[in-house]
Amino acid sequence: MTTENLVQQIKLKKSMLCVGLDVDLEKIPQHLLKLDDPIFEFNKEIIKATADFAVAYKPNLAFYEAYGLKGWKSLEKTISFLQENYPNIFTIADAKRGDIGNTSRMYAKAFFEDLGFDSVTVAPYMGKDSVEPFLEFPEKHVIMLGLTSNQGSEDFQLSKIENDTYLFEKIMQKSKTWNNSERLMYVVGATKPEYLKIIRKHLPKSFLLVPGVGAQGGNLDEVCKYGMSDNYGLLINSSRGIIYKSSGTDFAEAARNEAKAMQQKMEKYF
Ligand SMILES: O=C(O)c1cc(=O)[nH]c(=O)n1[C@@H]1O[C@H](COP(=O)(O)O)[C@@H](O)[C@H]1O
Repeated sequence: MTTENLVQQIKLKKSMLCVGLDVDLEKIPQHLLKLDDPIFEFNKEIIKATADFAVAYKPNLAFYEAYGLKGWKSLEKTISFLQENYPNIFTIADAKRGDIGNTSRMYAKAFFEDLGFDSVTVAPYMGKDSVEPFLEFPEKHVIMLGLTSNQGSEDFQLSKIENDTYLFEKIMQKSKTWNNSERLMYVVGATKPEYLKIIRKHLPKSFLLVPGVGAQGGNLDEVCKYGMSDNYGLLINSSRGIIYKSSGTDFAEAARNEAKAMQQKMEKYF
């Protein structure tokens, strides 16, 4: 999907909501466990219930890989379901990959060619030649870890380096010089809205994937206030806060209500 298409969808739905499909068999309603593929059935119901209010879905690969081949099959079925029924929705493989060039290219083929995701999350630690192979695929996007939502982001990302800048700033600045960097997006945790102003100085137009509202306590209003750009520029993710709103038979309806409530909060900023 092109960035223009994504912006169009955001405008149309007045939403920057990304629903995280982090499916844990211990947390989903127990009646689903009797079915053939509980993960896919859960995702299907969640997607159908929330798609009016969401512009993106983000399955985190860990939650599928943990179940081996079966989990991978559920992921394949989920992405196919999205592509067939909601072709205008942006899809994110939250896989946090990145390796030497020829290995990165194979990761990119897996997520972009085989599974057909629109984007993949990538760790920037190995630098330019580990990220550029992902950017060789037309209309596909790389979402690079910038300033993450977890406490450990203080260990490296928030270390001060030359000229009193943070390491995460250097990564953002440097990455803008890479080939096809117009298709780079960045992860910025909702738990650190105070850094959004600095980030927008470096990246006035880039899309930011912002996880950390909901279960991690990030503030949606602050994210919108400091993070939005001229072309909206945000995908705000909530996983547990939406998909596990209820563990009963009303789980899909509860997820829909929560997605709607989040969209209504965002709508104020359009
Ligand atoms: O790349 C991510 O999506 C990510 C980066 C980050 O800094 N923090 C973060 O929470 N995430 C992911 O975003 C999702 C957040 O889930 P909830 O806390 O349940 O909303 C999980 O899939 C995390 O792995």
